[in-house]
Amino acid sequence: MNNKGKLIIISGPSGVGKGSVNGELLQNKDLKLEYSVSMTTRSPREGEVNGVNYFFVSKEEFANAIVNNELIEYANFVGNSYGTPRKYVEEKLNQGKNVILEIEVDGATQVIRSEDNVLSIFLMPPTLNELESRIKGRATESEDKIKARLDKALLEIPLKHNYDYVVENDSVENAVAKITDILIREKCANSTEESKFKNLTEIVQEIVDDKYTYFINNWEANVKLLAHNSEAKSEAENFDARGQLIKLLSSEVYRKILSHGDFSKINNKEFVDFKIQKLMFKINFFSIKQRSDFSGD
Ligand SMILES: Nc1nc2c(ncn2[C@@H]2O[C@H](COP(=O)(O)OP(=O)(O)O)[C@@H](O)[C@H]2O)c(=O)[nH]1
Ligand SMILES: Nc1ncnc2c1ncn2[C@@H]1O[C@H](COP(=O)(O)OP(=O)(O)O)[C@@H](O)[C@H]1O
Repeated sequence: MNNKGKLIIISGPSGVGKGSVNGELLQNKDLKLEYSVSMTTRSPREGEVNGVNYFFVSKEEFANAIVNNELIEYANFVGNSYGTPRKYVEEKLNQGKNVILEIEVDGATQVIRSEDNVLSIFLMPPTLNELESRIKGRATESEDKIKARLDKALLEIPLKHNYDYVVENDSVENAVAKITDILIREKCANSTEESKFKNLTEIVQEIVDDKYTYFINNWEANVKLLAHNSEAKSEAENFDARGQLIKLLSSEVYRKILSHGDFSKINNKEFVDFKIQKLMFKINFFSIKQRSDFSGD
């Protein structure tokens, strides 16, 4: 069995809290995480150490690394180049470690396209004002650089839908709890703990069986009625509306709480019931296939 580790991409606008959240995640040994130190032409910030936060290099050294195929991916971000050195990442993956790539959206797109064992997470701020106060509060960039980075954030945030998961960093503790659960759910961790997603699915099943049997029967009847050819007819015959509803609702409730809210509510039946009531209005019960904004895993 391939015990190769996963590439865990963590992206998000400058100042959202990538470094803070990753710093906490790396403390949890069950997650088997290693941090990929990037190469950059950006100058070190106060307190940043070469070889720890980044490999700080000249433009020429960076260009050589590209020519020598030393980088898995690279991109330009607000006037500086950033890239992921290949050697260390491949070494750690082969040791079964999961490697965090804290990289921006262009580089992430390259990795998602070129690598097969990738899990991508986009970190979101609660609001743009909060993002601005965090980046200003960090006090590491000049006024003009802060403005350029906030402008860039508006171009990055719409690309969050290209990621497997979107997680709000309202508090580092809540964001870490969410990402830890994702890693457990995606079977990346050594943890004996079960993902809270499993318990959520059981709660959703109880609610569906308690409240939505009539809906399920009508959904199955509609799909059969509207089946217009032999392929659709056979699909309709095999359609398990109850199973599909549980799957869709569990996945949507999980995604919603990752993108906003206190993660500890995920196993609170009253909270889940409230979320499901709103989601039920989105189900297209004339078709098996749902609209793209209703993902389902
Ligand atoms: N493509 C790519 N982006 C990177 C890499 N290393 C860091 N970045 C991203 O470059 C952007 C700027 O990083 P940095 O200057 O440290 O600013 P910060 O986001 O405010 O910490 C961030 O989105 C980082 O995630 C890398 O190796 N490749
Ligand atoms: N959830 C949070 N709430 C408030 N401040 C935060 C939060 N997460 C990070 N910060 C602060 O915001 C600033 C940017 O965090 P940082 O981890 O450097 O972001 P990034 O690596 O995404 O640029 C830092 O001063 C950090 O202490």
